[in-house]
Amino acid sequence: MQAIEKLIFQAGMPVAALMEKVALRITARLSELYPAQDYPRIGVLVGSGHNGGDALVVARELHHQGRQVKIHQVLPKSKPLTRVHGCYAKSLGIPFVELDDLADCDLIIDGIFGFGLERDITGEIAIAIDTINHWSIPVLSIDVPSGLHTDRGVAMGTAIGATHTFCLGLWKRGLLTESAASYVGKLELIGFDIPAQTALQVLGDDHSLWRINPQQILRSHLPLKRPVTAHKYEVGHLLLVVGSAQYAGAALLAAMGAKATGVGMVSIAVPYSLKSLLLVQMPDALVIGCPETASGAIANLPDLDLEKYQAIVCGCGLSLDAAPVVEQLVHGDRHLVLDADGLNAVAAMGVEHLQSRTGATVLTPHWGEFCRLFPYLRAVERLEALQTAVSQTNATILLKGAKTAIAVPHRAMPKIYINPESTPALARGGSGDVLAGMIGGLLAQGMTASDTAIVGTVWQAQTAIWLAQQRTEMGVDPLTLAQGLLPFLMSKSPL
Ligand SMILES: NC(=O)C1=CN([C@@H]2O[C@H](COP(=O)(O)OP(=O)(O)OC[C@H]3O[C@@H](n4cnc5c(N)ncnc54)[C@H](O)[C@@H]3O)[C@@H](O)[C@H]2O)[C@H](O)CC1
Ligand SMILES: [K+]
Repeated sequence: MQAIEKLIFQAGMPVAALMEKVALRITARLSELYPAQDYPRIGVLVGSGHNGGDALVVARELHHQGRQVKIHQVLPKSKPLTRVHGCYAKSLGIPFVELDDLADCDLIIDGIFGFGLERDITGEIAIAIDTINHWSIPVLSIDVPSGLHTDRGVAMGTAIGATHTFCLGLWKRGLLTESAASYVGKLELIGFDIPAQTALQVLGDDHSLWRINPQQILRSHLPLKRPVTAHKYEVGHLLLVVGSAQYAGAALLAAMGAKATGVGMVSIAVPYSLKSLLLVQMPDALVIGCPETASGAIANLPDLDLEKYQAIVCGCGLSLDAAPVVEQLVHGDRHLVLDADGLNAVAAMGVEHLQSRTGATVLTPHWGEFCRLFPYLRAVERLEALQTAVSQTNATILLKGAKTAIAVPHRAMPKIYINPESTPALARGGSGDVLAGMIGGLLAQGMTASDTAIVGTVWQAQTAIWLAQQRTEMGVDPLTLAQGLLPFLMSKSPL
């Protein structure tokens, strides 16, 4: 952003004009979210840089709207532009007060630091931030919650816990990380017409971090269209290699996730003792009873012609005793989704075996499974670790979490897509089995590996959010989730 701003200023845009433009847009959006009649008293925290400058312009504009505005200057010295905005605010009679005088405000605007934060916050400022975090007043942070590292999304000493963060211009990587989730609150982008060629000049088209637009993804990918002449084998044939005596339900949940995608045929390879259970629950699936180990895991696949399957999902409920089966599939050429114990088996084999796969590979780990696969990346910042892992395996990796990140192979630098919206309702055993089945079903119907990971993630998250609204976050068990996937789509698409 600093490089982009420099080019904009060099091209003739006055710094003060850009600050004015940005701050007026912040004020307009703020007024929609926090209308004057409900939020008449505004407290504005002002730092010494241009983040503070933005905040002072917003303070002036809210004052002209007739709101009661009070300003707390957090740092004595200021950059010239920030200083003159401060003088003008004073000339308008806007009071400059101590921090505690903001405790009766209806809304706090955080303009202490933006991307200019250089070191850990200590002393007075840290105390001020911790004090505000203990108030129960909504906080709107300008650009970045003050104290959050712009790229890594970690608190530098301490950081504002924002209700809303208005990110300016382009998304800052740090706002989209897992660690930032508890600081940023609701995220919005406030654009200010950065010329595309300027962004391209600085970022190049290998701009690697994208924030998914869930509605756009659902609208453009679902429901899947089928050719009118379709017959069952033309709409994909998916093989699930799943389940064990210990985890029978996972096989069923994965199959239900697959079924919701409309895939033409689902074959389910399970230990022989689970065959009748699956047949009863999934009469439309081809259930293959496999020889099983003493512990009730799949010992080996009967001689299946793997060529007839467009995609294979391996791992849900598999247990580690089925590792030889995972090895067989990894060394095969089919498109492969690896989840749960399928991932743990690859961790034992060594991830280098994935690099030479000819079929597409989609890994769906949570952070613990990711660290078992890539132990040497455990201490690396997640998004960076994710990009490294994709470069080394050439796999699409869906890293599940509060903010699921999907990294896909891309010539210069793997691209990362962040799912911005989810719900804690998904944090329960079985959600991952349903997701793996969904991704396999989409993959078997010809969707690209990266699209299946993005569409599967968004579809599952949006369905869970929709169900949580009806049944609370406690009511979104995996079975309900799997059964809710299609009704959710029906609720979205006009009949
Ligand atoms: N393109 C955009 O995103 C736009 C951004 N604008 C706003 O400008 C800020 C960036 O401004 P800058 O002055 O570079 O940085 P800050 O406002 O974050 O100020 C940092 C300020 O604070 C001092 N400082 C840094 N760390 C510490 C610390 N730990 N303790 C004390 N003081 C510290 C540092 O010396 C600076 O003086 C951006 O976020 C936007 O809000 C433009 O106005 C519009 C376009
Ligand atoms: K800020």
